[in-house]
Amino acid sequence: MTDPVDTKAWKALTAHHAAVSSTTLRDLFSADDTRFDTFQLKAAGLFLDYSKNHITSETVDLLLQLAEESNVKRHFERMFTGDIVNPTEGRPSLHTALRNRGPEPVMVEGRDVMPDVKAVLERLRVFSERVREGSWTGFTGKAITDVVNIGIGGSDLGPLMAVEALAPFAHERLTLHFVSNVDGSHLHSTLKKINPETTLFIVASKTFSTQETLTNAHSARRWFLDSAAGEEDVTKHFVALSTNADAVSAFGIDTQNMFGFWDWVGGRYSLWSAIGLPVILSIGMDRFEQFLQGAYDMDNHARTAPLSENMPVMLALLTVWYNNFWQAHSHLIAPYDQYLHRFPAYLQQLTMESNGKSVHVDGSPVQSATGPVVWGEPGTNGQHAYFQLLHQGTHMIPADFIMAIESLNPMGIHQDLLMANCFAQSEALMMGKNKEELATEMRAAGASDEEIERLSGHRTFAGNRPSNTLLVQQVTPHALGALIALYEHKVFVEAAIWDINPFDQWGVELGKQLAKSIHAQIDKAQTVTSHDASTNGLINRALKFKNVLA
Ligand SMILES: O=P(O)(O)OC[C@H]1O[C@](O)(CO)[C@@H](O)[C@@H]1O
Repeated sequence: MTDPVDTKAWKALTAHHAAVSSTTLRDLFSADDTRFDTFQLKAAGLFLDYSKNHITSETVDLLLQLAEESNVKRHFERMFTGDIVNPTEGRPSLHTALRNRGPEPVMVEGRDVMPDVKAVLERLRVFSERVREGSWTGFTGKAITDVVNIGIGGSDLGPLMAVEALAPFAHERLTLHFVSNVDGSHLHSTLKKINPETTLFIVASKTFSTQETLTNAHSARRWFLDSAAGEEDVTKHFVALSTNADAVSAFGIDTQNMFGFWDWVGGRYSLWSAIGLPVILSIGMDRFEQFLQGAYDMDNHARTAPLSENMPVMLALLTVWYNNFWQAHSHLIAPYDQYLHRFPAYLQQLTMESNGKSVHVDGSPVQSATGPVVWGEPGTNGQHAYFQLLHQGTHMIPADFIMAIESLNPMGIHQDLLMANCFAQSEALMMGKNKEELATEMRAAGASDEEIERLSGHRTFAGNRPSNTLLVQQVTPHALGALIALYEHKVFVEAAIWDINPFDQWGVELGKQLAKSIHAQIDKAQTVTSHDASTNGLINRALKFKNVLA
C-alpha cells in the first residue's frame, strides 16, 4: 500500500491548503450564496450541513480523489463481506452482520453467520419479554425491578449511552444501572440503591477475563449470596454476555443464561450484539429492531452511495483535512440533546481506541497524524465551560453539532432555545465579530472611542472556526442506530485513508500487564525496587499511607 502522504491527492491537497488557508469562511460564504445547498447531505433520516468548513469544490474534489486513491469503496466491501480486516488478530469485523435486516447471507470462513445472529436475537427477545412482563422472577418470586450491567469499555459505554439516549422509551418498572469502574465506590453506590430479591445482574464481557469486570462481578455475587438462600439462586439473578462460554461457567453462571456473540465483533462495535441486552430490556425488542434498522439503513448508504454523496466518507475526509493539513488534532462532539449526554464518551472509545495508532496495517510507522482527540459535552452546558477556548483560544477545534429538532419532552420554549443556541454557536464560531462590528455595537451602548480601543482585542472574535451540523428529527431508536453507524463508518474510512487497523487495541495491553504485577506487589506489602524511581517511590509511599510498610 502507498503511504497516504505519497498519494497524488495528498500532495495536491498540501499545495491546495497553502493556496486556500488564508481565505476565510466569511469570504467563502460571501463569494457563493449556494454553499448551503452545495455542501449538504442526507442519509438514513439524518441531514448534514458541512458548508461551514474550510472547503471549496476543489477541496472536495481533491479529498474525494484521496478517498479513491485509498480504495475506500474496496475497503468497505472487504469489511461488509467478512474479509480479514483486522489482520493483527486474524479476524473479520462484522458488526454490520449483527444489524443486517436484509436477506443476504454474511459468510465467515465459508459459513453464513446470519442464522446464529438471528438465533441469539430470538433468545434475547424471549428472555427480555419475560423480564419486562414480570414472569422472570427472583428467588422470592418477585418481578425484576433493577438491572445492573457490569462491564467496561465496549461492554459498558455503548449500552449505557443507548439506554440514556432512549430513556423516553424506557420500561416503567425497570431501572437500569451500570457499574464499570473497579473503584469499589461505583459498585457500592449502586448496591445501596437495589434489592437483591428483585435485581438482575448482567455480566458483560466479550473475553470474560477483564479484571475490572470480573472483580465487580465477584463482589456483586458475594453481596447477592449474603441475602439469597443458596448458590442455586444465582441462576435467577445473573446472566452473562460473552464470547467465552468456559469462563462464564467457571465464574458460576449457567451457560443457559449466557447470550453469546463472536470474536468477529469488536468490543467497541458490540452494542448491536447481545451486549445490547440492557437496551433491549429497557426499550423492548421491537424498538431494538428499529435501532438495528437505523444502523442497517446507514450501512446501505455507506456501502452504496457514491463517494461524493456519502455522509460517513465526507465526515471522514473533513477530519483528515483538518487533522493532516490544518494540524487541528482535536475534535469536539456537541450533541444538543440531553439524552445524548454519553454520546461523546462513547465516541471517544470508538474513535480513539480504533484510530489511536502509529503504524500502518503492515507494521511500518505512519508518516502523518492519525486519530484526533475526541471530546465533548451536551449543549448548552459546554457553552458555559469550554466554549471560551473554542471562540477565542489559539487552537482551531473543528466541531460536530448534533441537533434533535423535536424534543421527546416538549416544554414551553425550551426546545426552541436549545436549537437557537446550537445554531448560534456554529454561526459565532464561523463569523466571529470584527472590530468594526464591535465598535458599532459598543457605540450604540454608549461606549467611548477610548473604551472601544481598550477592549477591542478582548471583545472581538476572529471567527473562521469550522463545524458540521447534523440534524435529526427526534432521537428515536432508528435515528440513534443511524447516528452511531454513521460515526462507525466515518472512523473506518479515516483508518482506510491512514492505512491503519481500526479494529485492534494493543495499546491498552501494557498498562494491564503492569497493573497485574503492581497489584501483586501491593498485595505483598514489601518495599518495591523493580520499577523506575518514580513508580517505586509511588508504590512505596502508597504502602506507607496504607500503614502496611514500616
Ligand atoms: O468486553 P471485555 O472483553 O471485558 O473488554 C472490555 C474492553 O476492554 C478493551 O479490550 C480495552 O481494554 C476494550 O476494547 C473492550 O471494549
